[in-house]
Amino acid sequence: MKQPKNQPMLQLNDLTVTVNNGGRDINILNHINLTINQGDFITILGTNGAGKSTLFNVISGHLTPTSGQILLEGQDITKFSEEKRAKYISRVFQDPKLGTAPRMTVGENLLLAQKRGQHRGLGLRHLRQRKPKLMSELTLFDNGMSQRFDTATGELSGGQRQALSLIMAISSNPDLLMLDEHTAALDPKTSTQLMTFTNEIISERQLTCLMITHHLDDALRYGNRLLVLNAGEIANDYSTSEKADLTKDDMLKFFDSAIA
Ligand SMILES: Nc1ncnc2c1ncn2[C@@H]1O[C@H](COP(=O)(O)OP(=O)(O)OP(=O)(O)O)[C@@H](O)[C@H]1O
Repeated sequence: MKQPKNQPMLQLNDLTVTVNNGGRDINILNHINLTINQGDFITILGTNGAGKSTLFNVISGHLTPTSGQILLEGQDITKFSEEKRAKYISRVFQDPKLGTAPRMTVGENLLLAQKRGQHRGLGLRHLRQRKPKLMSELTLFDNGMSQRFDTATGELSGGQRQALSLIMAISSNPDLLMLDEHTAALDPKTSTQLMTFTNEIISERQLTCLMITHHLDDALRYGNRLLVLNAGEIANDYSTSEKADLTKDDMLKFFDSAIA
């Protein structure tokens, strides 16, 4: 069950990731403390190497933290495997190839996403039974994908594939959606369309979302909070009102002085 709005959805307590680089230990995430509330849509900015992907890897379970604790709806998930967390946490990557299985059709990919964490019901019969529901999901974003239900996803355009990845990520109604520069590999028009759709669906379904982006405009325009990472630490956590007062110039000044 989801937390009521504004209640903690995800808590990171003193989270550190240490790596050994040339005989020297470095904290690539350095004692991160963060509370993400139900319904938060948080955009994340940071220089290359600031630790954004590492943060996502630790939350998703792809990487084990050296120390610290991760709580999802109050439950300690620090030791949960990536597979176990996938029931609650969805992620969309920058590379359109990473979100879908290329030899499987659009319909099969979507069915698989909806059955995440379950072992049965992936056969053709289920696909036929679920087709109307799956089609209704596909038409949420009308970029021609609904006409390609039986097409292998490897034959789709990058934009279609990325839209499918997003629809798959939200179709299991995740507690947390993580978008890792999910529009960065697309042309400007397709990228804008997908970002507009992303914002609409997050607000309509009141999803809790973290979105890494290098687009200052998107980071400022979307979401109710803005996190700025620098050298493995949260340099700033801007609230809705603080974010409203920020300008692109403020952010550019920050990037000029950032260390990472
Ligand atoms: N497994 C690892 N071993 C050693 N160093 C690592 C490892 N993973 C990441 N790093 C280093 O940690 C730092 C943070 O990397 P990370 O990929 O999280 O940054 P990022 O903010 O996502 O950058 P970008 O914007 O370029 O994607 C970088 O300096 C990177 O080289």
